[in-house]
Amino acid sequence: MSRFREELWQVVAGVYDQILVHPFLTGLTDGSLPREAFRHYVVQEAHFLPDYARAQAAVAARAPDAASVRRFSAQAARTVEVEHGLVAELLAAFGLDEADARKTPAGPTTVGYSSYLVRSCALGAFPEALGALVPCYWIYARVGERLLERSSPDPLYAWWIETYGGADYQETSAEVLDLLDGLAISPDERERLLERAVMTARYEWLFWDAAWRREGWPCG
Ligand SMILES: Cc1ncc(C[n+]2csc(CCO)c2C)c(N)n1
Repeated sequence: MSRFREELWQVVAGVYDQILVHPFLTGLTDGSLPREAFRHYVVQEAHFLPDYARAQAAVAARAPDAASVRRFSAQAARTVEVEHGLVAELLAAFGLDEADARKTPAGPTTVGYSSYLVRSCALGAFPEALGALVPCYWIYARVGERLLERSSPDPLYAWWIETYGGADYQETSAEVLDLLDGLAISPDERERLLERAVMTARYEWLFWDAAWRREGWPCG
């Protein structure tokens, strides 16, 4: 029998294919992505990742066994480190720090995506919460792996690609996939999990697209 991760990939594969051909992603590898689009992305990441850590902590709180509580708590802590490490360094490449990033409000897509994740993880049952989180890890891991084949002539973009294509991040993603494969769930829970996974994949596409469009609030 195939592992659950394969079943999950079947429902997100279509969106993943759309992500790979998005001009933000093709622009990273050929170096044509305008720096302002990347800067927009990094500033939104500075808003997004603290909420992502909250979502992970909420999953840890509703995890069914001690090993999963430990894993998600550790990953929540790790996300905060990524926020203070990778994102801070990317911001610095634009002469910005976290306080500067906070002066730009989180955009509609960032607010929508992070609110959806926190809600799914804080209010949903464990399988549903996992369904919302898994594609965040896995899509980035697969995007990183794929983009690494070509890397980028732009050193900043090449560094970003190496971070997500590199062994450390691949391992983080693999941990969560192992957990997914070990899950004992009912058909109803499975369906809800897969629904969440598709929604997350859509938001992943949208997050890159928002940076590409330099999305902001059209009012106020
Ligand atoms: C919009 C968006 N989606 C996913 C990631 C990938 N990511 C970076 S850290 C982390 C958690 C690991 O503990 C995850 C999933 C991202 N950076 N930005």
